[in-house]
Amino acid sequence: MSFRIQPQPPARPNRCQLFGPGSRPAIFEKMARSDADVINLDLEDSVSPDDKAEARKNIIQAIGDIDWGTKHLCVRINGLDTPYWYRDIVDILEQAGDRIDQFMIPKVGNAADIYAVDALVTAVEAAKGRTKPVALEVIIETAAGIAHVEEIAAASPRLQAMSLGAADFAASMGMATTGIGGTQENYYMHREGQKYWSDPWHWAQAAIVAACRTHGVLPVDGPFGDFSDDEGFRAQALRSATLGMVGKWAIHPKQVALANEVFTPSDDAVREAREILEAMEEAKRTGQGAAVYKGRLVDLASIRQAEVIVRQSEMIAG
Ligand SMILES: CC(C)(COP(=O)(O)OP(=O)(O)OC[C@H]1O[C@@H](n2cnc3c(N)ncnc32)[C@H](O)[C@@H]1OP(=O)(O)O)[C@@H](O)C(=O)NCCC(=O)NCCSC(=O)C[C@H](O)C(=O)O
Ligand SMILES: [Mg+2]
Repeated sequence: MSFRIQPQPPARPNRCQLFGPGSRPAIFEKMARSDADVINLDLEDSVSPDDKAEARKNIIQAIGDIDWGTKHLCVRINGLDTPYWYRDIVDILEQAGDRIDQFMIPKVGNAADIYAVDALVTAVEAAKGRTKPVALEVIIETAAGIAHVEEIAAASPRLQAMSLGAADFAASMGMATTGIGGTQENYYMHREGQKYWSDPWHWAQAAIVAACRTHGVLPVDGPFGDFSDDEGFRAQALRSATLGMVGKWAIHPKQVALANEVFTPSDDAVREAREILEAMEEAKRTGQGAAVYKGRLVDLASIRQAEVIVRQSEMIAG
């Protein structure tokens, strides 16, 4: 093990990120009243080019006017390959109040992309005398993004979270699908007349989790497009949580409760984690480094595993 201690990510709940187009201000109040931990007001792909300027104005007004409670309030800016992104940042930081917490940068390809946004944000904050630094989150949704995922995770102390954007990721990778997350019909193993579906998003998610955990960033699963498929959403979210992700996007309000349920450790899981910690305390008292809990081995690594669950549950409880 490296002598460097693995950094902890920001200690705030990030179980669900609810998205809404900046060009649809009628839903902003509903987003604020939802149970999502994070709100993503979108200026990017859910807003058509003709509506970009109006959407920016809507968001600037809503940041100040709406009571967002304790939600982590984020604006997704346009990509760095567009003529919109710098104005998204400049206008919001010059004209909106301090309530904004974070900018989300889509389609990041390397650490220099974060550096560019960080430099602009830093300059405007200094010029306007803003005292609350705005955090950043990124979406890994291109081949370049996943190829450079670790340098991206390390790119800025402002970086708090990183998501997998399954739709753009599939497009950039040339994947033969129009599905956004979830099971893909043609991604299966075949044996003795049976199909066994596999998970084409798994390797990218695992790479994101490893990069995030190395650098103290929150790993998040992105959108699940078919919002009529609750079981599909739940299965995808459970796989992500099992891999180490802390939350998932909702592209429709009905997905918020599903995400919150999956990414909140259950009472049973927390009880078991506490029992493991107690079993190891007892083992320590008798000079043992390992013990048996419910017929299985627990040792010092089990303490670290159990602490993940207890810490997550305590952080969510506030
Ligand atoms: C998907 C939607 C367009 C659906 O909207 P709508 O047709 O209005 O849905 P419903 O009629 O079922 O709505 C029921 C009620 O909920 C309210 N509503 C709808 N959407 C939201 C929302 N996002 N937040 C809060 N409340 C919402 C409706 O007003 C109805 O209310 P009521 O009448 O009072 O009952 C729409 O949900 C939507 O626009 N979703 C977000 C789309 C979005 O932001 N997309 C961008 C993120 S995904 C992405 O970019 C891909 C990613 O980058 C990648 O590459 O993978
Ligand atoms: Mg995208």
